Amino acid sequence: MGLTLFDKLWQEHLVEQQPDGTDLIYIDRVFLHERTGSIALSSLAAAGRRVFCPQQVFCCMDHIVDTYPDRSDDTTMPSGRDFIVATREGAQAAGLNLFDLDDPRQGIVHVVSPEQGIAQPGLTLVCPDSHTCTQGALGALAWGIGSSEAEHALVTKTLRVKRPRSMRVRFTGELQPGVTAKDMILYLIGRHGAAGGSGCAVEFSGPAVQALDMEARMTLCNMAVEFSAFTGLIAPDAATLAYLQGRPYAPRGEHWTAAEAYWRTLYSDADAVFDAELEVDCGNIQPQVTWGTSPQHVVDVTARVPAAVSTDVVSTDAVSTDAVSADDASTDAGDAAGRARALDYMGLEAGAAIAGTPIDCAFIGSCTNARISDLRLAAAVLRGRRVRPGLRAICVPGSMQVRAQAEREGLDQVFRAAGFEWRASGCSMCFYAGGEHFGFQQRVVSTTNRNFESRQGPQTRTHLASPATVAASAVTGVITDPREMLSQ
Ligand SMILES: CC(C)[C@H](C(=O)O)[C@@H](O)C(=O)O
Ligand code: SF4
Repeated sequence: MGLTLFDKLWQEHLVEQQPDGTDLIYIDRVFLHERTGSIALSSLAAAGRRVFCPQQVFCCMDHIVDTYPDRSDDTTMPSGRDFIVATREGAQAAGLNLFDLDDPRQGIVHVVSPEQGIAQPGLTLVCPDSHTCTQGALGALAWGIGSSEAEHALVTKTLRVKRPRSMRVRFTGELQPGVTAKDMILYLIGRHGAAGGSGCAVEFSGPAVQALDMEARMTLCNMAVEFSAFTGLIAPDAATLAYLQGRPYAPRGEHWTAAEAYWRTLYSDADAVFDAELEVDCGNIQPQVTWGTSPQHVVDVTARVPAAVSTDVVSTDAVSTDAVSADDASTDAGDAAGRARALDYMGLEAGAAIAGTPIDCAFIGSCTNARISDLRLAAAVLRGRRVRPGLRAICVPGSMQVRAQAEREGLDQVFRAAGFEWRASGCSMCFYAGGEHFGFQQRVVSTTNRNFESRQGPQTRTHLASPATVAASAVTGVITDPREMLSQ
């Protein structure tokens, strides 16, 4: 029987099977950020333990950093300085790679890693952060861990892990103009539930995935964790190789040739069997926008807010449902009580059109949608237009490299002229706990990945959408289908 891509990656890194049923997996690279990494580093230092292979450990400053461009205060959070200082000092003492606040490579960990060529096909890569799955877009086995697991990985270069099940999601057909990878993943979660990929390593494949550029693939994999997956991954192909070649940490010369030969073996064999398979026809996907407080609370931007009692979670196109069931999804945020509470929290009426809902703020940022292609897409909508007066609009590039590239292309001028704040890089308004936030109950259309209660500030009402939808909504001041503005 053939092997899946996931089987190949797992097998390659399996050190031994443990008596308790877990597997000991070799870890190639560890990423840390100041919010959780500082805790791991301080705890290791207190226990007198050493990082085993410092050159394979990379530290970012992103979660609680000041994103006002002058960076006058390092952090916007009163207790933030301690995290930053602990990470800086811990990284320097252990000889780790550090992308500090004044480094031109600084940015959000899951943006920086692929950008620098650190995430590569065939590697295992972990970080105490749930969106590490983003990096599976390059064909790496990358997943989020806790900070005590991070300590274990730092000291031993291994981790004990329960082997996840495997799932394949095939995206067929073609995306319509104005529909993006963000819409693909929101649509998938809307149809199969926020628990739809529970416990699975989910391989995204099919012609519509192959047609995505690398940054769009990262957006798709980023939200695998919102699908409750162990991780998301995409088989490396010519686009992956072209993206990686020449990046600072990518192999060179004969090392590249050897790596490429291995990378070309990383795909699911034709006769590989998955524990579960889903198929999605991209021709059906419209721009998506969430209406509630779970990523599965999502509708077409042209649709109405659903009634609390109905459920739009289905599992009908699952070929095999060993690992998935509609019940899994409908027991959590999909249930009637959850939906009613979400409607109430969001201040929305069932049956009302979602388009036309007035918003207070627009946010373009995060590891989901703040790479250069996302900024270009938003700028294509904003060029020659202005943000609706009174609305607060913010653009926070995913890294300082993205910011610099955008400035070379004059995109910052487009954002500024439209009335957007143009920031330095960090997690910023993706994450209330980072110190910056929107106001009480403000309604935000956002390119981020989580719309939980109070995610972006006190009782904020977050609507997740693509950069095009966020930009179009910023212009009109109401939730807006971006397609008309994109075609003009
Ligand atoms: C702070 C960190 C642990 C957290 C995560 O793991 O995802 C954050 O990045 C988030 O997006 O909520
Ligand atoms: S941008 Fe948001 S989702 Fe991504 S790592 Fe930062 S806080 Fe988490």
